[in-house]
Amino acid sequence: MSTPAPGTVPTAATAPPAAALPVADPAATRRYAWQVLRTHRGGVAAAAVVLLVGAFAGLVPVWLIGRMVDAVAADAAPSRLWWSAAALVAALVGATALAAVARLLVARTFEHALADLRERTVHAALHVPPAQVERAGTGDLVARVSGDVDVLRTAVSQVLPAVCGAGATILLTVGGLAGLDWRFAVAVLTAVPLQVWGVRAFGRRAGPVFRAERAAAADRTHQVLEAVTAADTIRALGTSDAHERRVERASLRAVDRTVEGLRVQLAFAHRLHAGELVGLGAVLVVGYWLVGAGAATVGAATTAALLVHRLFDPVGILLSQVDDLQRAQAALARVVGVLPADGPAGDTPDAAPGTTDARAAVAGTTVAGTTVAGTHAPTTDAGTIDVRGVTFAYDPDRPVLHAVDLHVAAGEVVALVGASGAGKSTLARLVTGAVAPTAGTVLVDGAPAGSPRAATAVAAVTQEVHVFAGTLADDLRLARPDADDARLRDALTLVGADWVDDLPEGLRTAVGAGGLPLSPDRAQQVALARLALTDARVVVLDEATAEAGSGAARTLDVAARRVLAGRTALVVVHRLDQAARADRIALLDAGRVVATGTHDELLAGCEPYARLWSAWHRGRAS
Ligand SMILES: Nc1ncnc2c1ncn2[C@@H]1O[C@H](COP(=O)(O)OP(=O)(O)OP(=O)(O)O)[C@@H](O)[C@H]1O
Repeated sequence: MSTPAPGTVPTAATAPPAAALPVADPAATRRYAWQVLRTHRGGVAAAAVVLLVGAFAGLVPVWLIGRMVDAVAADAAPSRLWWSAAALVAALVGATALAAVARLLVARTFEHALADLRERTVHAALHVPPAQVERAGTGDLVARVSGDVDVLRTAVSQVLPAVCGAGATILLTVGGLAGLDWRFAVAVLTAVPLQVWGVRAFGRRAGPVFRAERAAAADRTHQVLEAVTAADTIRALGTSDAHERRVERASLRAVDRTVEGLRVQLAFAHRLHAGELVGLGAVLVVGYWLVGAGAATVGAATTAALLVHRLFDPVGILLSQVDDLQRAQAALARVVGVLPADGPAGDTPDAAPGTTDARAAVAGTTVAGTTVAGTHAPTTDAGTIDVRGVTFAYDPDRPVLHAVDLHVAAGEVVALVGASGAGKSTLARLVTGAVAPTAGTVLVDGAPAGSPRAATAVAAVTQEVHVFAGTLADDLRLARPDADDARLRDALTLVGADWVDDLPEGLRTAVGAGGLPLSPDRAQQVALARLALTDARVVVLDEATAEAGSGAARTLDVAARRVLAGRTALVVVHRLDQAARADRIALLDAGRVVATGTHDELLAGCEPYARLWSAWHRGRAS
């Protein structure tokens, strides 16, 4: 079987345009599979024993048929035939029962391993650094958690039991042939070169082809997800046609890869059938010759022919499932690629998923393109935000932030203002660790943004507020699982969400998908209430714009001020009256911080801010 060289997938021709999430190299994938076998060795051993006994029982009827043929040829007493027939039925029933038990044992053993893998994959998926998911596209992650794990489930429940059973049957059948006469075994082995050739040719091509197929499917999922989740924006921008074309191109790429996979499978099947033809022909010729020479009975030759015929099915199963095993291997490599590096039995929830580089790139401090380990901060940095010389580019050729320096002292509220596209949200995302700087350093609470310590210190409300499906209480408890109802109500009161009393079942009302829909303003209040429940010392607010002067805007302003009390905050300001109330304002222009100061200072001494302020006032008045 071919094994992929590290770093060869996805190829430029087949990969999604984004930088895909890591794929484990063959050695790491094998190590993981080996650890699974060791963890479940009891079940594996029991299944192997039952499989072998079952395969042996399956040989008995064929041997008995040969004896019955000889008995008929020798005009033996009918009672001998009856006894043989009874033994034949008993062996058939026993073999069938044992095969079923073995299948059950294999499936059960590996279903446990799979359940473990699924849990760990979901856990790892939730811990993949956002910056990495951003680069790879959500579709890749979704495809690994769902599609790839499903491929493995099929492999475990169907392919593995079939392959193990077939392997045991082949071994014992060839042994049985040799037991009849070694020349039968040699004859059947003439099929092997053709089949080995088929398997090798398949192995060479199948790995890359199936990995390309999975990568193309991931890209298609990504494009479809993006089109569906951003449907409103796409409609608003009038770019539906362009998006449809992207989805279509991704679908066509996926279809091409699937067809290529089918071609590889068909070529493989042809070579297998050629092997069967040669093997059976050789055994029949040898049988004819041995019987003629008096070296074997007609019964033995019959048994040999039946054994060879019986061999076709398991060989077919074994070889035809090679592609499923290849597919499963490719899926396992993709799943193991996002798992923490401690193997199946370990439990290190915060370990870095995939390559350690992946997390290091986010957790570490990037200096002139070099990633170095983050260091512990002196305690004086507690609750501060420190942005030093940060440059950031979504697209390598087009930086959107240039050498940004900004320090936010503990307990200070700094408002980010600037024209649309100036880079405010991007700077906020760097502080939350959702994206990593291209150059420079972002420290939160003294630790690199995105590192576990910074992630504990910071909490954010972004423009895309999500209401999780479940009761309102469940949603709020995501921020503080041990909070009692009274504490949840306090948080809601703090953000002015008195509407909770009007809900049909109060805190127990189901909200989110499938539940009561919450208006954007209410959803934002819930997000602020979640924030109030956390112990985050540093808060990043990049809320969606509510119309200035509206009741909703006032309520949300008051809620935000209350939640921010006593915390350090970086607030992306969409209404300039919010900025006026901040301790300090940082004015961004085309990715650069061009001025910082209080509202009054900037109004008096910063021309661009004064212009922005009066433009905003004119806009409100009109
Ligand atoms: N995910 C992304 N991928 C590529 N480019 C992006 C992405 N997000 C933002 N940009 C680009 O980066 C630049 C800065 O965007 P950003 O959203 O940070 O600005 P902003 O000041 O917050 O704007 P607004 O007030 O309109 O939200 C813009 O040119 C924007 O088009």
